[in-house]
Amino acid sequence: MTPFDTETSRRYALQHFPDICQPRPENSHKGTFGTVAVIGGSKGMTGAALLAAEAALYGGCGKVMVGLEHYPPPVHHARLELMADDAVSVSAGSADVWVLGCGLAETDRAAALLAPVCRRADALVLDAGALNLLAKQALPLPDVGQTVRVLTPHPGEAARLLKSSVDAVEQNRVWAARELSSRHQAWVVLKGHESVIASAQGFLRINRSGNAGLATAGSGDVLAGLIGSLLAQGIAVEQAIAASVWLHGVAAEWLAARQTGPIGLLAGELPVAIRWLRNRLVSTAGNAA
Ligand SMILES: NC(=O)C1=CN([C@@H]2O[C@H](COP(=O)(O)OP(=O)(O)OC[C@H]3O[C@@H](n4cnc5c(N)ncnc54)[C@H](OP(=O)(O)O)[C@@H]3O)[C@@H](O)[C@H]2O)[C@@H](O)CC1
Ligand SMILES: Nc1ncnc2c1ncn2[C@@H]1O[C@H](COP(=O)(O)OP(=O)(O)O)[C@@H](O)[C@H]1O
Repeated sequence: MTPFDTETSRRYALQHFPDICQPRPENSHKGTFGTVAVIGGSKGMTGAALLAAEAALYGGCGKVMVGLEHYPPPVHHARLELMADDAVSVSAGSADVWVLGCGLAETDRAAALLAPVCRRADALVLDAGALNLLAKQALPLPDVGQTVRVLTPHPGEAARLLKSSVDAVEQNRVWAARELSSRHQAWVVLKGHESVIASAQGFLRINRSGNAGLATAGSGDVLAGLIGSLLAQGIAVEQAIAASVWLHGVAAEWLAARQTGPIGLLAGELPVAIRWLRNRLVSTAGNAA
């Protein structure tokens, strides 16, 4: 397990993700940092969409809307700052980045809900149920026109998309990520230990941060929301995606260093750690190397 070290993290972030280390302009307002809309949360899985939305908020975007297929959720366990409504209403609105699929059952109704959003969105992050609909060819993606399209499959979802097996994906993770990015003309984060990030234009990075504390329900939802958040803030696409994966992993290391993991780490604890890390990076970015 990689131990958390503030100085190593600071140097790494400054080298690879300078945009996330920039202080905010004093005259900024919530519109400066973009709006994320999350659509997901079918019956029994509302927590997934709420986790993604909460991660987007703690990740620093200006406004977060969350549309739940099962609305209202059985227990109101989310942040009051979130603008929560039913999925149909939220999907009719507008947002800078759409995070689709967290906790969404792959039904015809869900496909009908997401298809118009996919057609008109400038920036999309597809996770979980949205990826499974894509695998079933129930979710058409436009050939061109989208500024950013990110797919965040775990090995099971990647296997469905590739019509392959989890073993085959795990045996050649770089190939799987590249193949998916080329087929769908998308950025791909193939999740799991040492997530692989690939783009259709040839970008490739293997992320080394994180620990087995992340092997817990909902941590992937947090990642999807965080990617949406950094994209909405206007951070360069390559940095927004790779930095999200890295920060997500470093947050798990930071929590483990405080004996809040890896055992029993909760996905819902990651957003606060991510917020601390990002503010720490910003406040120490100018320090002499
Ligand atoms: N609080 C909530 O509301 C939560 C709701 N959630 C929502 O639940 C929905 C279903 O999502 P899901 O991922 O649980 O099921 P599914 O897509 O069938 O994947 C299982 C298959 O993938 C494989 N596999 C996965 N990871 C792997 C790895 N690293 N390495 C290797 N294999 C791996 C796995 O392999 P196995 O474990 O069998 O070895 C199995 O074959 C989804 O909408 C999600 O958002 C969750 O986010 C939790 C919190
Ligand atoms: N052993 C591990 N080491 C590092 N990262 C891990 C490990 N296990 C899981 N993760 C990360 O945790 C997240 C799990 O996502 P996912 O499988 O989609 O879970 P969920 O659907 O419950 O949200 C991914 O970002 C993955 O890379």
